[in-house]
Amino acid sequence: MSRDKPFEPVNVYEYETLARQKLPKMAYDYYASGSDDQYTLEDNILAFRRFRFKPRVLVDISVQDIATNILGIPCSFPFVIAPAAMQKMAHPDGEVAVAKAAAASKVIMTLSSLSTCSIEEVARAAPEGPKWFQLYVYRDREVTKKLVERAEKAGYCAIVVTVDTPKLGRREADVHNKFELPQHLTFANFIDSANEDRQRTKKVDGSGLAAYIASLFDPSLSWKDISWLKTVTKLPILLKGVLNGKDAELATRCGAAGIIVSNHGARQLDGSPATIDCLEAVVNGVQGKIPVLVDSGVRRGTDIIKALALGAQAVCVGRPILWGLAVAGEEGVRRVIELYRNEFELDLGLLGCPSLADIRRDMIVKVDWFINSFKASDALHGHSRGQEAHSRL
Ligand SMILES: Cc1cc2nc3c(=O)[nH]c(=O)nc-3n(C[C@H](O)[C@H](O)[C@H](O)COP(=O)(O)O)c2cc1C
Ligand SMILES: CC(C)CC(=O)C(=O)O
Repeated sequence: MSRDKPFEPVNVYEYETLARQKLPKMAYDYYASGSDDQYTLEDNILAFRRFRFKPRVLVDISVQDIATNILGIPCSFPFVIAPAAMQKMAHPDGEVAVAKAAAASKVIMTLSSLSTCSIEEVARAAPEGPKWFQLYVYRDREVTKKLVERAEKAGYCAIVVTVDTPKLGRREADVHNKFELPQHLTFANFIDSANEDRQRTKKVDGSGLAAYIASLFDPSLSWKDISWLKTVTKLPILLKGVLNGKDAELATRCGAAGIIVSNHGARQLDGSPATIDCLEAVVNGVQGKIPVLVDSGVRRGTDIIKALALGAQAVCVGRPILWGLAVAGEEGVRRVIELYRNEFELDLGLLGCPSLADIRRDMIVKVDWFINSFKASDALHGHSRGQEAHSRL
């Protein structure tokens, strides 16, 4: 490799490869892992590849419009940054860098309850950027209520309640590594908390995060709590982690403003379906009443198109943002978003769609056979084609 010209990744798998080289093992493993045997982790990638396109030709695509509007927020394309905890493990600027990159790219950033920069710090760093706040419901409802009130006051535009984590899925690497938040970091939203236990994980024999969640998150969370949340805030409430058409109906009835179809990046129930495979059932369940977004395994512009063809209004992306952050901070996150944007625009043009409104269900087809020459498991573990190319340089 030429010494004066750093390797420039051309896809998000290559960002993962570089991030893995930079990050301490405990941090990389935490970010990358799925739960148990990681079947769903692999399927999240493979399921997108089972959908193929039926492009139209001789369509004038010389002018393309990929901008959209999500719950009243203008966005440069249908892309949202998913909440991910503890981003200072990837880069010292953590969530502040991600928020600045999101604002510069005109996409929504979702801040995790378990961020390492506080709600207010992130809001101050990127006041003009649209932000959502992801809520984990603590057993102590006063703590929960205070988080929501702080987010509303700081200008976040929506609350994203995660509904698939009554307990933490078992990520075996975290158990082996005895995962804990590095000593110099804290869960920044709880820095003034009366209970110091909320501020960090404890050293335990196993995953410190699983222990934290078991003691503090509320496993009794149910539909009535969503009604309670609606009394606490005027902000729209999205439910993140819905996979089932019946739950989509219930969400609509209980006043949710939107749904994020998610299997939590395959970190909760292993054996959950890939989200692209249950998206249509959820879209049918809401009967057009509220927007549906989808995450888990979105790695290419083509994946975004497939999600939109199946009825999603936008996609959310988790790990690739962390890889960009680890590789080059705010700039790295901007470059990752730009990769998605450029791929999306190019692929949309190649499909024969000048705008989002031209994407139709009959432009994709699902194949039930699938010869996978490029193993997703390799990509997931940082052995992508990109890495091969990189190691040859
Ligand atoms: C390291 C990491 C931390 C996460 N932290 C949160 C979190 O705090 N709250 C939450 O609702 N989801 C969390 N998620 C799930 C993501 O929001 C999202 O659903 C998932 O990452 C999407 O899949 P992808 O990584 O394949 O894009 C986390 C995911 C990862 C990988
Ligand atoms: C603190 C955790 C619950 C964050 C999370 O959602 C995850 O690690 O998947």
